[in-house]
Amino acid sequence: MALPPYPHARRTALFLDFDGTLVDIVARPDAVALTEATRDALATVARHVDGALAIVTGRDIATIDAFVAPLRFPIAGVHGFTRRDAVGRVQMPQLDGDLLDKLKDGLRLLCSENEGLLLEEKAGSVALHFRARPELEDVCIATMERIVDGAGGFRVSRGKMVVEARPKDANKGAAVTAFMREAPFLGRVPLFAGDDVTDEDAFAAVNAAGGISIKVGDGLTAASYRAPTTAAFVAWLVDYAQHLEGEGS
Ligand SMILES: O=P(O)(O)OC[C@H]1O[C@H](O[C@H]2O[C@H](CO)[C@@H](O)[C@H](O)[C@H]2O)[C@H](O)[C@@H](O)[C@@H]1O
Repeated sequence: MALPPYPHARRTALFLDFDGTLVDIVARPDAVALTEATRDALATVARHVDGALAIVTGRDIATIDAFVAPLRFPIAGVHGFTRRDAVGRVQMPQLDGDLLDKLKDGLRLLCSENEGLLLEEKAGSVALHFRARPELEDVCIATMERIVDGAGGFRVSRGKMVVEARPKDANKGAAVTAFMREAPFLGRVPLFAGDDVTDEDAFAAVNAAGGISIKVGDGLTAASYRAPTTAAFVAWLVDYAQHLEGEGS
């Protein structure tokens, strides 16, 4: 289960997770940095696949825009809750904002009592990061579950040293499927690469569509291929971009 052979650019649609896939996991969400080599590779691959390259992430769309600037891609944000298509139309379902505010209030209290916990407020979701206080993992999860319990429309989801309250119906698989119904993705073979548990929904959708699924890093997965590390995946992407430039496709 190594990395796949380079896919044919004119027949492939690429869907790429961000944290842990295009950038290394670091201490704080605001401390990640896309390397110039990765940025260049994304631009080159996107050009060769005629724009059929989207970022599918747990982050807000605006946050990803800032990290990849001056590039701009179709993006599914907040695990598929928000989506900006290839022509720039943004979709974001209605949500009970008061309920989300109540969830945030409960979590702010926990953060004020425990230095090092970090609250990340996103469109339609809130993430509680405990990377700086790993011993508080159980407390964070229990608090999130208690707060979300009975908050119709939300569910608790886990990530890397983070627990999140996010809209129940949003998932990355549904986001990939939605992109695949639209130009320039329509009619192509989907490829998804991701490193985290929320990426498994996308792997399932891509596998069902006969596509290429790539797990980045360790862990049980439904993906068909694996990159052992973020660096290995990024190196594959950079090599793929060079290959496309070389063949002039
Ligand atoms: O779907 P992704 O693009 O992989 O986003 C998943 C979450 O990534 C971010 O948190 C993770 O990365 C941080 C920076 O490396 C790290 O400090 C944190 O511990 C990780 O959980 C992001 O902050 C979340 O909003 C995303 O949901």
